[in-house]
Amino acid sequence: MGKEKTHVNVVIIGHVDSGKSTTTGHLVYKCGGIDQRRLEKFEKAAAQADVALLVVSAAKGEYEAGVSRSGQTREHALLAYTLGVKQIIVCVNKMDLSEPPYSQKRFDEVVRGVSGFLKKIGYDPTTVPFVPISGWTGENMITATQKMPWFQGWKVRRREGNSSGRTLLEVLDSIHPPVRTINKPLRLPLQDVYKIGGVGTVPVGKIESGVLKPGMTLMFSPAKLTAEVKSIEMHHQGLQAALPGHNVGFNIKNVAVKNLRRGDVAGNAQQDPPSDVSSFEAQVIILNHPGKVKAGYSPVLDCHTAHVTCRFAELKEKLDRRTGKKLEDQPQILMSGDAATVKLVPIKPMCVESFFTYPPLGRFAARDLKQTVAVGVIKSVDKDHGSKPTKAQVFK
Ligand SMILES: Nc1nc2c(ncn2[C@@H]2O[C@H](COP(=O)(O)OP(=O)(O)OP(=O)(O)O)[C@@H](O)[C@H]2O)c(=O)[nH]1
Repeated sequence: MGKEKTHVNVVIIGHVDSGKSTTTGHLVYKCGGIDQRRLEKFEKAAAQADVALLVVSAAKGEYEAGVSRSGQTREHALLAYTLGVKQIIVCVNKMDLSEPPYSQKRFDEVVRGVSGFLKKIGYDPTTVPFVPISGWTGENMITATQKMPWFQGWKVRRREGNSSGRTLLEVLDSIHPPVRTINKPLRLPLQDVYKIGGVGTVPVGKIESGVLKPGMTLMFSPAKLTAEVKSIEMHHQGLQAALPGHNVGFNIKNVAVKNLRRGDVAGNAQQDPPSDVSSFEAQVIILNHPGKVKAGYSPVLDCHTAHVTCRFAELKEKLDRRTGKKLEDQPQILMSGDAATVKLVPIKPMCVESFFTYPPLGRFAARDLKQTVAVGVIKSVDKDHGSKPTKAQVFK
């Protein structure tokens, strides 16, 4: 991550007050080069991260509260796993507040406990690095501390290669960027759209697959607009080609800012262009719903950068959460802990894809009552071919 041009998107998760902001702030401050946008908190980025950084407090009482049934540590880790974030790093924070300070015994206790529940969720704890740190004093963040001589680094073996490190920065640096799909058609969910004086309309976002080049004709969905790319920028430098993982801004011809918005997806108009969907089928896990979920239930779905209310139009099958085997046809209700195949209908135009074809556009979190009530993976989509795309109108 510290090295230029390696793009790994990190999401910070953990119980309230575990030290997420402090740790992130310290890294950004010390390294200067880390892009704050890529170190976002869970709420904003889950669906797009390559690696989750789980912050667990080692302070007396705080670790116990964080991993208790009502704590957020397990829930966040489960959410990250279900949403496809397969690499996880655990920082055992606030080691300065352990009793006694910088206690190896306390670190070992936290490692044992957290490994246990990560295993239950589905992670292989032998591939998860644990680093004892203090986000507050900076121990083991950037440079190895003298205060914990018992910690000589954490080595893990992964299929993609080994990684090791004594400090959090070293461990982050050794993370392997996911194999991104350059050869696939372009998919670029828009994060924002700006109007820049003297330049024009500039959408920004992260390329999830394919290549973006100046001169290319883009299709935007669900806006159903086509437009030509004039220029591309990343970190204030012009690019002749932008690749998966790149966060870019690009200037397009003849489209007014008001015609595009966050949640729209850009693709190559000539190669499997994106399209909005009239409905889609997904496997969901109900996480946190206090009551019963019935057909008609309509939470907001966060899928890539889109936030759209979607109706559970049909509860098709209830599934065994572990094996995926069918338990019941057309269940009447679903409750927390249940897994099911459901048909979802967005209440306004939305572009999503099956997880199989474009994974980052095929997983979502459903929110209601200010919390994540379900997570899901899209199995198939009904594309809306009803209306033809229009060429962008000229707005001055
Ligand atoms: N002593 C000590 N205090 C810490 C450390 N890390 C964080 N803190 C303190 O713990 C409190 C919470 O830290 P934050 O970084 O705000 O925690 P957070 O996880 O971002 O909190 P939320 O955004 O509320 O979830 C603050 O008062 C920090 O100063 C640490 O390593 N040692």
